Amino acid sequence: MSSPNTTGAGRYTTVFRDGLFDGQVIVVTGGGSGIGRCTAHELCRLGASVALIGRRVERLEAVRGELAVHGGEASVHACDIRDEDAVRASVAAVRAEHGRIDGLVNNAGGQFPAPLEKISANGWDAVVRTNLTGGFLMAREVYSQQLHATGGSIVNIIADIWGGMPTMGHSGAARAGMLNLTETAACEWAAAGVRVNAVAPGWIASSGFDTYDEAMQAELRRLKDKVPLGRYGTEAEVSAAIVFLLSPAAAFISGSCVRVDGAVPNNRHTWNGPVSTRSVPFDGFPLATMPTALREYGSDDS
Ligand SMILES: CCCCC/C=C/C(=O)SCCNC(=O)CCNC(=O)[C@H](O)C(C)(C)COP(=O)(O)OP(=O)(O)OC[C@H]1O[C@@H](n2cnc3c(N)ncnc32)[C@H](O)[C@@H]1OP(=O)(O)O
Ligand SMILES: NC(=O)C1=CN([C@@H]2O[C@H](COP(=O)(O)OP(=O)(O)OC[C@H]3O[C@@H](n4cnc5c(N)ncnc54)[C@H](OP(=O)(O)O)[C@@H]3O)[C@@H](O)[C@H]2O)C=CC1
Repeated sequence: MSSPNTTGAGRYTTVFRDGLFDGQVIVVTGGGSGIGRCTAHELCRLGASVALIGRRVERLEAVRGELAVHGGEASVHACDIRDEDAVRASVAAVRAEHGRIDGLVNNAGGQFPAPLEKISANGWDAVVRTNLTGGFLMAREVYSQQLHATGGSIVNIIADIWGGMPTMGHSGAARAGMLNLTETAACEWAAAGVRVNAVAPGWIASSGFDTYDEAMQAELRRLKDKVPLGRYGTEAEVSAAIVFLLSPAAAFISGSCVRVDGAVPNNRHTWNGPVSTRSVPFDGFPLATMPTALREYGSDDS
């Protein structure tokens, strides 16, 4: 990394050196908003062409327009990453349009807040397919159609899954699965010169926050004060971690996860979720039963 690179009025400000991704083609899922959009801007600023994938084509087109203002080249591919045929076709379209793929940012994702007992099987599937199956399909297709032959790098965006995630159990489970998938793919695909890593954002002030209702927004305001670094993260701070992992600076890093969370998992008592933390009435301390239990196992009364 060099000193902050701010040349060019209105262009993306990056700490990485000019031309770091010259000639490369990087696929960014969820590239029409938030962290994905920011990452697309930074990669284009560094010389890459990007392929933007998401469901809503108008958002992807808007980002393509922004990038073009500063000479960035992007293609747009409307695709629900849960749809296997659509993923296969989109990856093929990227190769047809750009001629190659060098990297994948598996960023598309999301969920709805709900306690476990209120999640239907269909709701569970919708979230798990969005945050685990879709990421798998994208990685498999990018690997099978391109990276197995040329090498490259994959970065999977997960979340702060180090602990329970009340009201986001479906997403937490899916993203924990994505971390393990990252570790497995890093082993299986290393021989092909493919590195696979994860980035785990904590609470990042992005367009993703806009999808939550007022109760959740209130909870987010409360949580901010409990982040050891004292604030939300920014989209750019997540993008920088993604770019680092894609870059040659991370040539010996695979199967790892970079947390971008202001140290929240080190302060885990902060997360209670927007649920009651009131103690359930309780009329005895379990130690009182221990001697009986120990006798049952034959350890103290022989
Ligand atoms: C580890 C936790 C991470 C913590 C921090 C994370 C922050 C962020 O992720 S910020 C980014 C947030 N952005 C989003 O979440 C936007 C993307 N979300 C979505 O697109 C959707 O919420 C979806 C993918 C989860 C569902 O999309 P879709 O397949 O279109 O869903 P359907 O409307 O078809 O419904 C399917 C199924 O799910 C049930 N459902 C949907 N919303 C809710 C809800 N609010 N509460 C309860 N259930 C819900 C819906 O009812 C359907 O089930 P059935 O009714 O049984 O058919
Ligand atoms: N912001 C935060 O605090 C955190 C975010 N994350 C994760 O980081 C990633 C980016 O989030 P952020 O930028 O904040 O939120 P956004 O909601 O802005 O971004 C999510 C993107 O994913 C796309 N997407 C969602 N579902 C699908 C799908 N089935 N197929 C294709 N594209 C899809 C959306 O586009 P479209 O709807 O048009 O398809 C959207 O562009 C997400 O995975 C998010 O869950 C994780 C932890 C914290």
